[in-house]
Amino acid sequence: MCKTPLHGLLEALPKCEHHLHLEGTLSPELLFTLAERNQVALPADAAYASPAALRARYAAFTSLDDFLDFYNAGVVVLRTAADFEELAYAYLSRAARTANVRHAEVFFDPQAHTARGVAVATVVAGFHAAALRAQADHVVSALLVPCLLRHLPVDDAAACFDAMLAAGLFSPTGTGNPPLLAGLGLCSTELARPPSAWAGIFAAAAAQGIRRTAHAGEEGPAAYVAGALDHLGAQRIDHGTHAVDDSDLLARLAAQRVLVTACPVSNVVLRVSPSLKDTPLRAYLAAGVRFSVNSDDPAYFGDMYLQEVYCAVQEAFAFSVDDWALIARSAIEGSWCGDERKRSIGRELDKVLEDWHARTEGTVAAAA
Ligand code: HPA
Ligand SMILES: [Zn+2]
Repeated sequence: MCKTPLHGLLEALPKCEHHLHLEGTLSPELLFTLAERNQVALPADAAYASPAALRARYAAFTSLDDFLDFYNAGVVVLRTAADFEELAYAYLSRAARTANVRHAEVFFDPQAHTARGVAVATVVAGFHAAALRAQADHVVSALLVPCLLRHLPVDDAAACFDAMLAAGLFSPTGTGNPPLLAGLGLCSTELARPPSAWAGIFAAAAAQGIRRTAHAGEEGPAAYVAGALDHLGAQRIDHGTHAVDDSDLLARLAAQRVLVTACPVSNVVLRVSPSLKDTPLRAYLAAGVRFSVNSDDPAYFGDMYLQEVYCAVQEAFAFSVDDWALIARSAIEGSWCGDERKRSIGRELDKVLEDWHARTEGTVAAAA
């Protein structure tokens, strides 16, 4: 709970989260539980002495790659559809309950699983079961987006994409039974890996009508954000933090109505930005760049799930009600769910804003 005057509004806003890695919701406690259940040996490193020791190490990340070493070491405990279901349901129910998340588009790393003999269909099956339960229990919709991994060879990514395509796992709207993959993403280590290397795969995805997004400009320069637009046909940009260094690029993002899926807490934890105030959210608003606010890997970043991130952002920036209305509406419009679902969340947003204005005008009138 934050102490800002808009806390009630921030809680009530219907939210869409677009930048959340399923594997990034694996808590140290669940990691140890699954390691035991699945008979997976954890690294022989003092950091893995206990969940508390691991938590303490997570509080001291020095860079994206330092974090990714732990994140990639953690994924190996995930083996069965039930594991993925447990992870996805815990996230979706928590997001809906504590942050009023109404729609979530969840990333996962297929290559991190197939390399260990865990099929993409296993992840999809677990996620599907979780999404059905979360929809019934909490009225939250969910889609799944695979991210190709930049730390592995491009040929490996191409083979992974081809296999998902051949298995018929993609769907333009992410709908289907089980719900299919709603788009294609790109993540992992960034420096010295310009987006152009993955252009062929993303062109093949575009040719199939598959939506595209890419992590860009997190540690990499603004040119990598431009590269994601130029070479990958990215319709969204994940992070995009360094786009702020190029005003022409900001103007382009605004003109093309590209949604930036900002992760301000992640940027501070991974030392992309010195503090929340240094993240470019106000610069985006000034330049007309649309963005959503997201939690990225909350189990690794101090358990800052979406409500905590919204509150931290407000404590840093003191945005106005109109700013938040624009952020919430941009998040709805930039979502990849169907138009009917977007309209439904949009009506909820209208109602929340109407109620907020009625209540605050009443307060002002009573005080006058
Ligand atoms: O923030 C991130 N950046 C790049 N790769 C990732 N994989 C999980 N989280 C991230
Ligand atoms: Zn990310």
